[in-house]
Amino acid sequence: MILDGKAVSEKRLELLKEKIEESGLYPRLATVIVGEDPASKLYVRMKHRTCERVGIGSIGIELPEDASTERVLEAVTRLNNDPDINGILVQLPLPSQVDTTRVINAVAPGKDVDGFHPYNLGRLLAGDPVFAPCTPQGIMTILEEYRIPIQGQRAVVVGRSIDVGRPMAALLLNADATVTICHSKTKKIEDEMRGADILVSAVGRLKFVRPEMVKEGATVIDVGINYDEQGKLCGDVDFEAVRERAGAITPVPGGVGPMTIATLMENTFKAARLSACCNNTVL
Ligand SMILES: Nc1nc(=O)c2c([nH]1)NC[C@@H]1CN(c3ccc(C(=O)N[C@@H](CCC(=O)O)C(=O)O)cc3)C=[N+]21
Repeated sequence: MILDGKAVSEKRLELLKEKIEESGLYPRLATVIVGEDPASKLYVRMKHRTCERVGIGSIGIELPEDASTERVLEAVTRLNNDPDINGILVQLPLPSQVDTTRVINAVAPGKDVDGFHPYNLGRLLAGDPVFAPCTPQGIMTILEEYRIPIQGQRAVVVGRSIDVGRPMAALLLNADATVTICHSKTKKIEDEMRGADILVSAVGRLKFVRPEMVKEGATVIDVGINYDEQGKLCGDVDFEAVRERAGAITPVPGGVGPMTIATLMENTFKAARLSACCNNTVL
């Protein structure tokens, strides 16, 4: 079975659009992009377009490639203090001269719709999340939509980044999976992967997941963003070979990517509701 992230994201966005209408709120998202990376610009454009579709206002702050950490912090602080902005997304990666950790830590936790601030990562690890990172939260949504069992299942996450691997493991643990995190130093990684009922690959290597690493009937989630020799967008999974063994599998494109953006919209609506109802006192 192919897990159709595009279709699930469309369904969730329609639902969200109705909820926003009913709420009478007008949530607003601000994006911050530093430099001219074409992929980053494409993603940010997709986010703005989706905002418009569901009734979320959005503004884009664009800073030059050579912007200093202080300059980025200044932009974030201005957005933190702007009562008309509910959500702030600083597009990653930032250029190397910018201190990414300082920038992430500067975003007000109540506006941190990416869920990368240590406060929100801490809440997630404590099993009481407010904003969970969009990509892993979107993966949880697609697993739920297709009624993939999680409780008591063996989940293996390959990759330990702040935006995907670590929060993915925390979300699966919160849903009562038995979770293993693998990474570049893991011994016998293939044996670990073969034990997975749910295998999440966030590695960034073309054809990293081969059929012999996948248990028959497993659910395979492909978070990779890679380009093949012809410049075609591909995930981490050798899709055609692995789909035969897998019970369920996400394609690239049309899998995890659209779910990331749908979840960003849901997080932004949540941020607007939190600021409207209780002045962020839950934080
Ligand atoms: N602060 C921050 N938050 C992010 O959420 C964030 C980020 N920085 N930096 C980059 C990554 C990447 N990312 C994607 C979102 C959607 C698709 C997506 O919708 N992809 C389409 C294909 C798009 C295409 O044609 O390239 C798909 O998979 O079907 C992909 C990647 C969000 N990211």
